Amino acid sequence: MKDPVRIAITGGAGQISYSLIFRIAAGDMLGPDQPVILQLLEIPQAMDALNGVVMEVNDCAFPLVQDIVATDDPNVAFKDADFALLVGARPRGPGMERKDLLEANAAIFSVQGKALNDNASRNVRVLVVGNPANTNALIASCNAPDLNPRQFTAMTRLDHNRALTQLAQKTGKRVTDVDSMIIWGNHSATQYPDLAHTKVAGKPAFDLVERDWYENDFIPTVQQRGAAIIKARGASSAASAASSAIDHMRDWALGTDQVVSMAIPSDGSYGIAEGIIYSYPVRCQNGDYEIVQGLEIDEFSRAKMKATEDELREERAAVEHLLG
Ligand SMILES: NC(=O)c1ccc[n+]([C@@H]2O[C@H](COP(=O)([O-])OP(=O)(O)OC[C@H]3O[C@@H](n4cnc5c(N)ncnc54)[C@H](O)[C@@H]3O)[C@@H](O)[C@H]2O)c1
Ligand SMILES: O=C(O)C[C@H](O)C(=O)O
Repeated sequence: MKDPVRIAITGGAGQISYSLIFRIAAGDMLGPDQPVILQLLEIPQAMDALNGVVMEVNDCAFPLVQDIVATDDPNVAFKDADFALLVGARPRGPGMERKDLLEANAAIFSVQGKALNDNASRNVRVLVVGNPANTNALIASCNAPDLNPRQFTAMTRLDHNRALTQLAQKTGKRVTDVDSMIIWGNHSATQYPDLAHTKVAGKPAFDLVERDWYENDFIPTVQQRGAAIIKARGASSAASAASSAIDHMRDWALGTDQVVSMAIPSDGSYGIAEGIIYSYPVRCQNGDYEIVQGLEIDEFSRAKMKATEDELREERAAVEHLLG
């Protein structure tokens, strides 16, 4: 049996965690031979609810779970953490944009960035799910100067997965037939789901779908999917968010042959401002990720990539006081 790894999850009593924790405990993230120690963080008012979740995890008798820590202290939750999934944050309601949460949620990520810096494993992999995820990841990273900024990522895998299914359904194929889907930029309504490099069963996506569908149906559907779910469910996506968080961490840690989308610190690739947490197409191998380079970018794509970059630059400017 392998040594256990420590997985910190914030917002442990929330909606997303109610799916996420159980799937991680079942081995969906790191495989059926990887024991885990779950380190769950909540605010003091939610500790009763978190203890209820812990009781349920115990009641599942998951073979891989070696220990569970439930705490309201980030220093305890992040102690020696190998993985940190930062989910705990306020969700938006109907009529709000995700960036409207910036003020309410930003302080959480400066505190947690410091706690990760002081306590986590030096190789910790951090995924920010709490919105606005890209800029929250930037805040956490800037407050963790002893960790490499590349260790801080934000989730656009849900957008990526949404786009896979939209295209597969439109073309009458399966999601596994779709190759090189790309989400550029922010996890927000300005994100750019790009089909210019995507293939379906070996054929360019643009040979299979009309331009009108791409521009006026596919792109807005993916951009607005979060809001559509809030309208339909009366609450933001939860099980699909948890599933995508698992995909993101699994591929980062264990690798994948697929091109996947991850929001990562920009190194200036494709002319994007350095430092902002921007979603790129990446390949994951050997526990690391690399941006897919050399893609041709036409004028339509360039304008969309710039619009979402501009929004991230504005978000960064709005939280400058928290960036250390
Ligand atoms: N990136 C994505 O694709 C994506 C997808 C879905 C949801 N989200 C975001 O994820 C976040 C969580 O969503 P949810 O539906 O689980 O919300 P929720 O309200 O059900 O749960 C959030 C939990 O976080 C806890 N929390 C708040 N502040 C905390 C702190 N400082 N430390 C630890 N825990 C804290 C709350 O007590 C609550 O239990 C929201 O911001 C939502 O918008 C992101
Ligand atoms: O849209 C939201 O606010 C929740 C989440 O970010 C989503 O994309 O479903």
